[in-house]
Amino acid sequence: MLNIGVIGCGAIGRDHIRRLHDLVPGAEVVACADYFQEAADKVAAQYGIRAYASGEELIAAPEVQAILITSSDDSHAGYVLEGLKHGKYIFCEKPLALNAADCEKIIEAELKHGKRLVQVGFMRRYDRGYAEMKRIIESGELGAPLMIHACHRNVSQGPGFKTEMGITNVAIHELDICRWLLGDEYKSAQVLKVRQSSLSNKGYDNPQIVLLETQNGCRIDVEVQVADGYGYDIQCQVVCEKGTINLPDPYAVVKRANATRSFPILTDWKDRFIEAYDIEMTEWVKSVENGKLTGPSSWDGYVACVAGDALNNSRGKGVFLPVETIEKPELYR
Ligand SMILES: NC(=O)C1=CN([C@@H]2O[C@H](COP(=O)(O)OP(=O)(O)OC[C@H]3O[C@@H](n4cnc5c(N)ncnc54)[C@H](O)[C@@H]3O)[C@@H](O)[C@H]2O)C=CC1
Ligand SMILES: O=C1[C@H](O)[C@H](O)[C@@H](O)[C@H](O)[C@H]1O
Repeated sequence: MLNIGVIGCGAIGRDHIRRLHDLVPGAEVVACADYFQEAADKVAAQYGIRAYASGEELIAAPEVQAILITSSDDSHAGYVLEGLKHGKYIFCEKPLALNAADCEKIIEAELKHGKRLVQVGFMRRYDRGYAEMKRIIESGELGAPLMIHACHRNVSQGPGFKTEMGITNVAIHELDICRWLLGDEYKSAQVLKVRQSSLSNKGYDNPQIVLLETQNGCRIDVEVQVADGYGYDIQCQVVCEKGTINLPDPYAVVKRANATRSFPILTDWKDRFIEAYDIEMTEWVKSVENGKLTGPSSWDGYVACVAGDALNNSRGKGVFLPVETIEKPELYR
């Protein structure tokens, strides 16, 4: 049984605790912590587990064998580094850090252990639709991939949302999944501002368009809508030499009534990718128990942040900026 401590008892923290408690074989949530003690106390009472006064105390606790970080983006790097200090397995929700420099510190600390301890929460790799898209691309039946057209639309954002989070928090999913689908690396990146939507709360750019070029010459465009007002709508089309592949919409019943055909569009990421989260957590626990992580690594978290830094640095410049990484350590090859 893998004893897990969870830092961050908010939306995804509670959802992961539920799936680890109810669904994932071999997992036991034994502890939680949250910046707001009452949030931790409430989860602790619900599951009969211990609430720690801080993430650091939870990480140091002898009964905690693995850490699940579901706190706010700006706290991830610190907790990952703390977990590495204790030599514990760590699942860190995306993003690994807010910038590439902090990711490099994590890579340096992980390399000292001589084995992978960190997995990053890029859960779209576990979505059956994306997985089938990757299988078709790798089969070669449609020839080489040439372009990706994607969009990532959210209904709304909470308070404190900033323009750069459109990249570091939202589009970071596409920054990971596109290089995974293509088996390619990024060469350059540019973010464009478009006509602003009246639906956005003032104070951040929305929508934005992410443009990427890969080392093999593929071109990627991602529409990032953080307040589309209509639904949580994730689209992805890969254009290949002999055809195209589209991410399927999630299962939905088609209603025919009043001379209209209609089906619902989900509004919450928890529902849209519920199966992917279940598979992701199940595979993570299994890989920890096997002593060999198989999911997205610190390197994947780092590359997404390098591309994210280039995108955020390109804003308002009207040029593509290079996406340049350090040499990939053997541990991640
Ligand atoms: N993989 C995915 O699809 C998703 C990933 N996420 C990521 O998960 C993380 C949490 O997101 P949500 O649950 O939506 O946020 P949330 O705001 O609902 O929950 C965050 C919780 O962490 C706590 N917290 C914040 N800073 C902390 C700190 N320094 N130490 C301990 N606790 C702290 C807050 O009090 C709150 O209870 C974010 O990093 C987000 O990017 C969120 C949604 C989906
Ligand atoms: O990771 C997530 C969710 O998966 C959504 O796709 C994002 O838009 C959200 O803001 C982020 O926290």
